[in-house]
Amino acid sequence: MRYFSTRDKTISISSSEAIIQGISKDGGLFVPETIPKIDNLMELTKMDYRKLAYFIMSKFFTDFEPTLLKEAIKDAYGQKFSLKDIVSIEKVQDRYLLELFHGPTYAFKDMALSILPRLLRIALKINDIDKEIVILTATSGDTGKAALEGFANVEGIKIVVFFPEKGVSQIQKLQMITQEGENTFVVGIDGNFDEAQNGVKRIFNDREFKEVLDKYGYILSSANSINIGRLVPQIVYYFYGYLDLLKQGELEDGEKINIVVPTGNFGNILAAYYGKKMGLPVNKLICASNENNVLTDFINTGVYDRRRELKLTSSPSMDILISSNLERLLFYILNEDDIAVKDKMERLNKNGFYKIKNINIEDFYGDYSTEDEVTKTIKDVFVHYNYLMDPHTAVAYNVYDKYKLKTKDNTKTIIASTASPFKFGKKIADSIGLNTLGKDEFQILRKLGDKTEIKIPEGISSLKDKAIKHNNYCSKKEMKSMLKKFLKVGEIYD
Ligand SMILES: N[C@@H](CCOP(=O)(O)O)C(=O)O
Repeated sequence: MRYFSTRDKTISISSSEAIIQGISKDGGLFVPETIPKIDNLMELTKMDYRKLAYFIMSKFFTDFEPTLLKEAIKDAYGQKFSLKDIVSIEKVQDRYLLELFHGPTYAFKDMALSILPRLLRIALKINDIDKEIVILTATSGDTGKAALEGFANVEGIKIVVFFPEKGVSQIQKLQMITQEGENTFVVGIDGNFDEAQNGVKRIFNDREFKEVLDKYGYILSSANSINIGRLVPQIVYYFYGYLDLLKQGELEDGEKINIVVPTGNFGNILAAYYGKKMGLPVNKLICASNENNVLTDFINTGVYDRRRELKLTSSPSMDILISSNLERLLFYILNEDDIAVKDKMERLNKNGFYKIKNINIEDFYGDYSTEDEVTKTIKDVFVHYNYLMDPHTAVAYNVYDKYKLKTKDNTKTIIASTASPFKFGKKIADSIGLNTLGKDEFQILRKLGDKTEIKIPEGISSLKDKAIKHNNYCSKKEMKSMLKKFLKVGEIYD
C-alpha cells in the first residue's frame, strides 16, 4: 500500500515512511492509495481485539513484517488496559456507548497512542534510519498525556508536548506536568490549541530548521491524528463495537448503524468514515461539536470558516477551530483532487475560510451542544440511567437526542464515549448537583466517587501526590526556541 499526500498525489511513499514523517513535506496529510474492503463481518466476530487489530492494520501497514506487527499489537493492547476486551459497550437508554477510555490515561487517544511508539520503532528499522525521532505534539488535553505515556522512556525517541496553559482541565494538566521520563518535555503556551497546532506545523514546515536538526541526528514526527499511524488503529474499535453487538444478537448481520462522535480535530470520526468505506455497515456519521461548532456549519453549509472566537468549554479536547483531519475527508469529497485540496487549505491558511460548492457529504450529519445542554445531559443521564459520562461524551449524547427528534431515525446507534468523567471532576460534580464550593479537585473527585459509588481511577487519584516534573511555559512565538533548548540544538549549542 502506497500513501499519497492530500495535496500532491505524486508524493508516493510506504506506510512505514508515512508513519515516520507524520505530515507530508508539502503540509498535506498522507492517505492510502486505496481503502481496503472488508466483507463477511460474521467471520470476524470470532476475533478478539488484538486479532481484529492485526486483521485491519495489516491491510494498511503492508510493509510491516507480520510477526513484528503482531508483537507490537500484543504489547500495546495488554495490561495497561483495565479491560481484557480493551473497550466495552454499555447500553444506556436506547443507544450503545462504546467506552474507549479504559487505557492508561483514561481517554480514547490511548487506543492509538499505545501502539504508535511501537509502529514508529519498527518503521525506523524498515527504513534503516538510525536517527533520533522527536515527536512533536499539540494537545487540547487528551492527546498530550496519551502521547507522553506511550513514548516515555522509549529509546531513540523524544516526546515534546505543547498545551494551551489555560485550555485544559486541572487533571489533564496535572497528568502532563507530572510525566516522568528523561525523554519527555511538556510546555504550556499562552495561546489556544489551534495556535499550538499551528506552531507545531510551522516547525514541521521549517526546512532550514529541519536541516539543523538533521545535523544533530534528529528527525521530526507527530503523535497527533495527522499521523496515519494514529488514524488506522482508531478504525479498529468501530469494527470491534459493531461485531460485539452482532455477537450479542443486538444487530443483524449487515444491519446499518449510526455512529456519533464528539469531534474536535476530526481524527476520531474520520476513523469511523474509513470504517464505513471499508464496509462497516454505517448509515450516518453524526459529528457532534461543542460551542466551537465550525464543523457543524461546514457539514450544513459547505463553508469552513475559522474566523470566530475560540470558546473555552467544559469539553476542552474539542476546543478547536482548525480541524486538521478534515483535510483527509476533503480529499475524498473532492474526488481525490489533490490540487483542489491544496487550494482550499491555502485559502483556509490565508483567508481563514473556504467554501465547497454543492458539497456532497450525505455520509455525515452535524450538530452541536451548548454548555447548558451538556450540563443538563450529564445530570439527566446520571439521574435517569445512573450512568456518569464526561463532558465530551455528553456533547455526543445530546446531539444524538436532537438528531433523533429532528429526523425520527430509529437506526441503532453507537456513541463514542471518549474519556473518563474523572478527568473533568468539577464539571461533572457541579452538573449532578454536588456542592464543590471551596473544595480542591481531589476533594471534589472523592465526593464524586462517594456519590456515584464509582472508584476513582488510580492514575487520577495518585496525581495528588505526584511531583511536578515540567514547569515550562512560553508564548506561541517561542515554541521553536523552547524546542531548541530541550534538544540543545542551534548556534549556542554548536
Ligand atoms: N483532542 C485532541 C486534539 C488533537 O487531536 P488529535 O486526535 O489530532 O491528537 C487532544 O486532546 O489533544
